[in-house]
Amino acid sequence: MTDDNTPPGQTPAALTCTGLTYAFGDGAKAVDGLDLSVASGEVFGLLGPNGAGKTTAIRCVTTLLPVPAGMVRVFGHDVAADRMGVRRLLSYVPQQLSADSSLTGRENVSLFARVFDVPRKERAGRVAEALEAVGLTEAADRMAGTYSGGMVRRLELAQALVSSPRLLILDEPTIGLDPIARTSVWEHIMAVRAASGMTVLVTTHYMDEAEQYCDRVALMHKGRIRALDTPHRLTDDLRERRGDGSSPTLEDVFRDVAGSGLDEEGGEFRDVRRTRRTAARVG
Ligand SMILES: Nc1ncnc2c1ncn2[C@@H]1O[C@H](COP(=O)(O)OP(=O)(O)OP(=O)(O)O)[C@@H](O)[C@H]1O
Repeated sequence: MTDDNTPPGQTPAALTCTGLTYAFGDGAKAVDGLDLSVASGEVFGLLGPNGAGKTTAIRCVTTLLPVPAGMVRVFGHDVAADRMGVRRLLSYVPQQLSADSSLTGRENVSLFARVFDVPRKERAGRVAEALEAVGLTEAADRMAGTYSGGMVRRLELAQALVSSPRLLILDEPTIGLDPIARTSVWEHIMAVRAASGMTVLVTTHYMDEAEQYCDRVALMHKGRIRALDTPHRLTDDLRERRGDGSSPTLEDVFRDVAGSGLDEEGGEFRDVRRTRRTAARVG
């Protein structure tokens, strides 16, 4: 039972944010009136430089932060009013989360199966399925400490998949990985999505990945969405506006909507340091 106005028989949007606003203490608004809707089954990219507000917005969606202003719904469930209902519907792979290096891959995923209350009788099967889905069956009984950066990321993906989420939220899933490992992570995400119809919300700095894998993207800068559409329409629209025969990329679109301050204002040192830490962890 959802608490929105979805007509009977229709699937509600996987996610809607209306006027979502969040500030840390008395500081500037990290998220400033965010409006977006992600359709069920979509792969939606939230793009932006360090400090744009992507992680803060995601933490509000996942109930890790409160929603002080605005409204957030996951499949029609209000995150402020029905936190447990929302948590049952989604899985979240944060940037900082780490698999336990002293456990095997299978033990790491089993741990999540227990945390997510996967019924005991189904547990071994669901763990094996999740490991299979990310291509870690052969390595499942090795210590996670022996895994490469890409394998660790895929293990974290398996941990998130074991609860069969309807909405999978990934914060920078490929940061710090080499191009081959990045492709492998994305191919597994897309295969699971094709098989299950799950919705994926992903943040990334990598515009090329967003262009290739996301159905739609929102370009976020200083807490606000500056543009939202399919990557194709965003680049087409800029090409038409420029009218000079050039073929703009998504990065060009970003520079166009965010203005010239993007390089100087794209994040504080703390943000850069955090990104580097994450990159070092999986690198
Ligand atoms: N715990 C915190 N306390 C105070 N300010 C914070 C905190 N976390 C984030 N911020 C600030 O909120 C703003 C948005 O940060 P956020 O981490 O949401 O951005 P982001 O787009 O996810 O960046 P990144 O790509 O580095 O993860 C930034 O100015 C950041 O410095």
